[in-house]
Amino acid sequence: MNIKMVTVGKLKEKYFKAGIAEYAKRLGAFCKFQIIECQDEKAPESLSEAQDLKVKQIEGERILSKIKDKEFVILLDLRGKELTSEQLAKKIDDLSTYGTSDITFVIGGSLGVSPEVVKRADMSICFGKFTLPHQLMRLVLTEQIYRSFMIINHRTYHK
Ligand SMILES: C[S@@+](CC[C@H](N)C(=O)[O-])C[C@H]1O[C@@H](n2cnc3c(N)ncnc32)[C@H](O)[C@@H]1O
Repeated sequence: MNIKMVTVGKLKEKYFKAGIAEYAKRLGAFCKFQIIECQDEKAPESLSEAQDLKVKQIEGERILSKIKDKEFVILLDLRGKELTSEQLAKKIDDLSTYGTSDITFVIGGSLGVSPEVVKRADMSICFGKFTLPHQLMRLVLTEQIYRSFMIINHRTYHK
C-alpha cells in the first residue's frame, strides 16, 4: 500500500518535523509513506474574492500535478465529513481489500483549496470544526494514519 500526503507550504518547525518523522518511521512497517510539499503562493493579508480564488487555483494546479489518475484522493477540508478513527481505518482497509493500493491525502494552504481540487477528491474529511495550521494538521494526520494501521492490525495502541 502506498500512502502519500500532498501538502501546501513548508514544514518549518523542528518540533513538528520530529513528531512527523517518528510516525513516518513507524508507518514504514505497514506501507510506503511519503510526503510531497508544494510551494505556497505568496499573497497579501487582505485579498479580494478573485485574488483569493487565483491563489487557490495556482496552488491547486501544483497539488493536482502531484496526483495520478489511479490514486484515491482524500481531501482534508473543514467542510468535509467527520469520521472516527475506526471509520478511517475501515476506509483504508476496504480500499486496500478491493484493490486500491494508492491513497493520497491532501492538506491545503492557508486559504484552503481550489474548486478543482475539491472536484478531484474522492472523499473529503474533517478533523472537527477547529481550523488547524497546516503544519499541525500534517502531524495529526500522520498519527491518525498510523493509528489506522494499528486498528487494522489489531494492535494495542488504539483505545
Ligand atoms: C489553515 S487551514 C485553511 C483553512 C481555510 N481557511 C479553509 O476554510 O479551508 C489549512 C489546511 O489545513 C487543513 N485543515 C485545517 N483544519 C482542518 C480540520 N479541522 N479538518 C480538516 N482539515 C483541516 C485543510 O486541508 C486546510 O486546507
